[in-house]
Amino acid sequence: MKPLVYIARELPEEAAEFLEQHCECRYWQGPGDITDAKLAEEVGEAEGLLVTGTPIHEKVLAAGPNLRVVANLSAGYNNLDLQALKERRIVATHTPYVLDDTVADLAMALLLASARRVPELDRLVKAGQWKKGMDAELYGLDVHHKRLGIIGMGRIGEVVARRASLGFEMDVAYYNRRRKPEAEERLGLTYCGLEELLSTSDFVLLLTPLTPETRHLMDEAQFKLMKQNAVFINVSRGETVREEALVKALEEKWIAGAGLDVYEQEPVSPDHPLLRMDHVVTLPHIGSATAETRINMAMSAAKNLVNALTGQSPLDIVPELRPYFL
Ligand SMILES: NC(=O)c1ccc[n+]([C@@H]2O[C@H](COP(=O)([O-])OP(=O)(O)OC[C@H]3O[C@@H](n4cnc5c(N)ncnc54)[C@H](O)[C@@H]3O)[C@@H](O)[C@H]2O)c1
Ligand SMILES: O=C(O)[C@H](O)CO
Repeated sequence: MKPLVYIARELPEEAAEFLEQHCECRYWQGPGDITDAKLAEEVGEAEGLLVTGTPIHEKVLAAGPNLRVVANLSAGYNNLDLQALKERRIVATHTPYVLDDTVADLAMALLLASARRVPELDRLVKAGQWKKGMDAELYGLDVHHKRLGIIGMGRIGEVVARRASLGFEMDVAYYNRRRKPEAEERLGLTYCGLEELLSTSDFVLLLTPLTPETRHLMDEAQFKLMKQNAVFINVSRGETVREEALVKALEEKWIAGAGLDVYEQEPVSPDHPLLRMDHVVTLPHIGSATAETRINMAMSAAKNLVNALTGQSPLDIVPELRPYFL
């Protein structure tokens, strides 16, 4: 008999077909995105769950007595209560590696768009406001040969560093939980403390996971350390930044601009002050959202789910749970 799995989101055809071959699949039918409360009602006898970002905590796990695996279709997994999973001996997986290049491209896109004011000037042209001879107040900032400071030099951080260093000849500094001498050598990176990184970088890119240590890592004190002509880019999770502090830093011109893919509340409220600022580029959490990469992520999550249910070791167990399942 095939194991029963509950799929809490839409999947590309390839991944759905693969799962149907190995599992009996039940799907969330909507409306809208599933909530943790709805998931608790739906899980029933399922042995496996496939989710993106839905909070998975004790109440959801307790509602599914047969659960053996939660496959998270994303690289970040801050939606998972790891302690509750560990206590119930339920393995959890994520989808690293397959999205690194795509997210790194998006980080560079945000950096370039913010520095060269691409969306703002696009709006100006479309509004028929292009005058001959460009006002100096609309000039942007150079990217090439500037200093990029990356906070969180992991898989994606390294791919961004390669683009910035080899492509744009930027001077790349980084701050990380641990130093990476091999990457320093290969990519010409400079390691520095957080304060030094913030006070010397022209662009600051945040790429850590969201954890209790990184929650509000960027607060008033950190924005005050940044250079006045520096730009802040966040591609990690919204809650790594105290948004109120970012708004203040932008309004009071402690920093020159920002490029954001993620927010404390998603979707961000239409009346959020950040959305009224011309010097802020806002994207709707699309770091990995290309057609190709979303298929690869879905296949990765589906394979992890099937492996776990058929007694093979899933490839991408979240690091904190590996010691208990490998
Ligand atoms: N915007 C998007 O669509 C998108 C897409 C993919 C990933 N992400 C986010 O990016 C994060 C990073 O992804 P990754 O695959 O590079 O992860 P990773 O685990 O390879 O890298 C994270 C790095 O951050 C470092 N780090 C962790 N805590 C730290 C701390 N307190 N101080 C300094 N450094 C710390 C780690 O040592 C590691 O090197 C994900 O967890 C996710 O939240 C967002
Ligand atoms: O972590 C990720 O993979 C992205 O943010 C998509 O959720």
